[in-house]
Amino acid sequence: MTYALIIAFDGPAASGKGTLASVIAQDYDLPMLDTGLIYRAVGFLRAQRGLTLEDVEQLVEIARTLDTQTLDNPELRGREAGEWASQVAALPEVREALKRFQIDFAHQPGGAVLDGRDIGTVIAPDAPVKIFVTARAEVRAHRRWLQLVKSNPDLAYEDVLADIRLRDERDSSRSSAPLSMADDAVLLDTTDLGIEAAIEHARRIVRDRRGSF
Ligand SMILES: Nc1ncnc2c1ncn2[C@@H]1O[C@H](COP(=O)(O)OP(=O)(O)O)[C@@H](O)[C@H]1O
Ligand SMILES: Nc1ccn([C@@H]2O[C@H](COP(=O)(O)OP(=O)(O)O)[C@@H](O)[C@H]2O)c(=O)n1
Repeated sequence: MTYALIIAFDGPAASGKGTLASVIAQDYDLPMLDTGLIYRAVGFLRAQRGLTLEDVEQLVEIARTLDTQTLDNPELRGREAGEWASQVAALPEVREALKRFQIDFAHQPGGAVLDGRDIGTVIAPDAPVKIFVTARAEVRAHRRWLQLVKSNPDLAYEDVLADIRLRDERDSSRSSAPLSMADDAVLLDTTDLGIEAAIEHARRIVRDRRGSF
């Protein structure tokens, strides 16, 4: 049987998981899926269509028929889309409708790299490499503020910190697939690590974990 290298990155907002996942995907020439974008797309369409979180049937339909070709829409990376994503992501029916696509992506022949909140716990509990990326909320908020302020010069750091705290709380306390570290994941705290140092740590973790299978 061919050995499939599935690498799971999970962690809270702006911890650096997407940055690390894309470097590792390049290193190993693996396809990568940013699963946050899928939830962002569903949240974005909910807002655009004027639906509420009670319109579960329509939200499930949006999730079921999501066109993944639309995930490169830059609006999905905005501040509101992150909040809308976290709201729809708390609905078990929406999560269920998005599950099969993510499981199939993770388990394609040859392997894949995915980043999100529940990759190591729900989507690919069998992944041989799991990294839980985190950092102090203030540090994450500063990183996210630096990103967002480019297109929104009036944005206050305090507002981004409040967003991040709200999202951390909602993502960690929801009943369905809450943000949590898998028992067999390796913790990578990037609070005091620059991007290059974080990449070096992630590369070492992948090498070590891969070697033990
Ligand atoms: N270790 C780090 N030190 C400083 N900035 C970082 C670090 N890791 C990522 N960043 C920056 O922080 C922002 C959020 O990173 P990203 O990888 O998108 O986080 P996530 O996918 O966890 O939301 C990006 O602008 C990225 O360049
Ligand atoms: N696998 C995933 C990925 C994202 N999400 C939700 O989607 C939101 C946006 O995810 P994201 O990864 O794009 O967010 P950032 O970490 O980039 O800020 C999160 O706050 C979660 O509520 C999830 O529930 N499960």
